Amino acid sequence: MTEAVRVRDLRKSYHGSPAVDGVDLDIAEGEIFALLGPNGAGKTTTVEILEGFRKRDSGEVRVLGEDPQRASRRWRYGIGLVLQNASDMADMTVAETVRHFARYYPGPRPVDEVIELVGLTAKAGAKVRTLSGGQRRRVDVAIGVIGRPRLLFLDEPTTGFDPEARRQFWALIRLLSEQDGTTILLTTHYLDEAETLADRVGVINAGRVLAVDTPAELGGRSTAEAEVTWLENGATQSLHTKEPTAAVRDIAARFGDSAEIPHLAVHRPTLEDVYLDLIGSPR
Ligand SMILES: Nc1ncnc2c1ncn2[C@@H]1O[C@H](COP(=O)(O)OP(=O)(O)OP(=O)(O)O)[C@@H](O)[C@H]1O
Repeated sequence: MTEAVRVRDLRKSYHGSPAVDGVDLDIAEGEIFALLGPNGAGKTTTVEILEGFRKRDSGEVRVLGEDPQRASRRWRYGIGLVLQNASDMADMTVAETVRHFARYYPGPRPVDEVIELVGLTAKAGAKVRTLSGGQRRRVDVAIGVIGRPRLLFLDEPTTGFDPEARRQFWALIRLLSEQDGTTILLTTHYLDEAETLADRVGVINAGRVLAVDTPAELGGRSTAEAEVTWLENGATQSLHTKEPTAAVRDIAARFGDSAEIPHLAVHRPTLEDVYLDLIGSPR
């Protein structure tokens, strides 16, 4: 596996309080990796160190093979950023804004191609300030990918999006990943976003990584007990089991095989359930 990111025992304190407290992280080239954690967990500090915007106190950091603290200009061309509130070039049109950023890179993508990629062709001549929040975020992504980055950082990319805009945005991120093999490091508070997009997720709390795994496997999710609930004798019944199919078969036999089991539901732990367990929050 070629590594896009390799972090060992990363530490950073602010005024004596550790914000990042011994983080290890490996992200493979081409991977979509989501960093999850509550407010103040240390995600932004970690990501800013990887981006080369913040100095670490100690630890080893390699991003695209270089130390971001001493990285070359060529290294910076390989990094794309979609930060929390970019695109304040509000008086320029979409095309002017993207063209402006294209000039910073030696081999940018064609401006029209990028505008099409983010689905803004019909708005290319519109001033950025006339766009909706979701459309502006697409301008941010266009700016983030204009330089053909090998590694794209997305910081809470869909905050404030309506459900349809979020789905369109997810499709765009998948396209970038599949078409160009772009490595993507995403921070998000939306667990459905992490589940849909990420190959692997890392959960961070109080500056430490608690778990790293695929969304399906995180926290032993795939082998955790399921809860089966149904209505019987006028009351909701429930049982916890690792073999819900066998349990449902037993219940069905009691009701008679062709009868519906009233209010039958099988609940497996969601990503949110295991996330909340990991960070020690009551469900
Ligand atoms: N510039 C700073 N000066 C002092 N303390 C800081 C600074 N930046 C972050 N911190 C502190 O470091 C800790 C980690 O903050 P960080 O922004 O990395 O968390 P986060 O996981 O990104 O949170 P959020 O989900 O709210 O964006 C917090 O306790 C925060 O108050």
